[in-house]
Amino acid sequence: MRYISTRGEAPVLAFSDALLAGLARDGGLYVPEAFPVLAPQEMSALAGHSYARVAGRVIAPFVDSIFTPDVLAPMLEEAYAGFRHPATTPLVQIAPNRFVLELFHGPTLAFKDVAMQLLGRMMDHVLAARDQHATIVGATSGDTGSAAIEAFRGSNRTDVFILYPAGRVSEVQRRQMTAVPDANVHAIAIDGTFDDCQAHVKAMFNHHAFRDRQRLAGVNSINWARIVSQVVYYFVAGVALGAPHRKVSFVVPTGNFGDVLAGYVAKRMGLPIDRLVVATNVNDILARTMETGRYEVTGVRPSSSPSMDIEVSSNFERVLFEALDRDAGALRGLMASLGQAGAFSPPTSAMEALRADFDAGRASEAQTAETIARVRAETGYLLDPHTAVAVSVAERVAHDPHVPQVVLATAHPAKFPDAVERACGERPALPPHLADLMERPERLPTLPNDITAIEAYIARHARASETPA
Ligand SMILES: Cc1ncc(COP(=O)(O)O)c(C=O)c1O
Ligand SMILES: N[C@@H](CCOP(=O)(O)O)C(=O)O
Repeated sequence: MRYISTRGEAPVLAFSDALLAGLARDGGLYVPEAFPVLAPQEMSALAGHSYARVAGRVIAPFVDSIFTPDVLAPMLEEAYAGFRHPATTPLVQIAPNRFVLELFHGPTLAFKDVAMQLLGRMMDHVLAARDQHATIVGATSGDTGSAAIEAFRGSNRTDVFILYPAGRVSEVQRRQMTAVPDANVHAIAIDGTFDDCQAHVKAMFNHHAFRDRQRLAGVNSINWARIVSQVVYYFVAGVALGAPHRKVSFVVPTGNFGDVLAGYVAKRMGLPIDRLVVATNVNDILARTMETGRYEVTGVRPSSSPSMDIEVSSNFERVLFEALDRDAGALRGLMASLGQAGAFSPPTSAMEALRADFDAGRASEAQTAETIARVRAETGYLLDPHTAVAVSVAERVAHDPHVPQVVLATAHPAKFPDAVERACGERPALPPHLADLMERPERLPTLPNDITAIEAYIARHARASETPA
């Protein structure tokens, strides 16, 4: 499989190169040249196999020859061996025909671990084969950062620089990033929003001299390997609920659009998905776009589901590329308008294509809190605020009652104890491996919201530029 840029002006790459590239050199995102399809009998054959086995089957068509089955299979076993649930991503029923897909049993208690535990191993394998070192840069609203730090800490082939918005992540999220002693890890508070952090990461990739000198690599969902790793759990859940013989719908708490994009990819690969529902918090740019046909940035508002406090939703570009029938020129026009005017309006045909696959809805702060309290009282199940946003939308979105609805549970409630306690009066405890998190010493570098200062900090602390090509 080869990878092309959504903006059509960057080199076509093999998987391993796209894995290390991060953003394409034309500012676009890499996508596969075509979507592989799993025939119904192949899908049926996934039933009853371990998560790692299913992952091997789903991911194999996307990788290149460095990831032979002999390399990929043990890598997958190792990646998921540390998850705290034997099913890796179990399904739990919370209402008639409504399930939550628990994606938070990895080391940092959020769905990011599912992809990052694999991505870390894949990158390390490619860097070792090339005898190279990389400088990983990432932006986080709380969960990508901790998952990346956990996946790469102690690695002697990477330095990791994670930008997070100061004061806009939960204390647990912050400590998971800052209370890590490994010298190759740098979590940096930025005086700005997640969108600012993400814009700085993209600016570093678009600054080609800096990018090449530091050998930048990316771990955000701009990296295609993140998306493909997330496709797996859609198949796991779909097959468990009767695919390929029965349709299933997914409701996805959404910010940067990576998770729901993975669902779209699963559908293109043949999984019989009825509806993909984009669930947003008060930062509802995606819900508004689906309603009005205009994508318009209005300013991020802090919420009780901080990981979704995002307006410039990176992966919307990938789905837009598909909705535009892969017209890279048209996409460049829309992205230029976003850069200049903070808004764009996709053509009617593209909006129709999007609405054919996606529904969207939002949950207010009050609806999110009410959902946490009510679901706990009625079923005993404790939702985190991000999952609660999606459950609230799932309950209200028009849907076929005969089709099972799967809500992606993207974080453990203990990552957001204050918000959960405010909603239902109960403070969830951290699991034993994180029980002393609040006592661990933190390192708290802070930088202004300024790309020059950020690049200078990275240049001072990274080792990649010192190693030969
Ligand atoms: C807990 C949680 N839920 C939902 C999301 C939204 O996912 P995505 O950015 O892939 O849309 C995020 C952030 O990515 C998150 O950390
Ligand atoms: N919610 C994310 C934001 C970054 O998203 P990504 O999927 O592009 O890495 C976070 O928790 O950091």
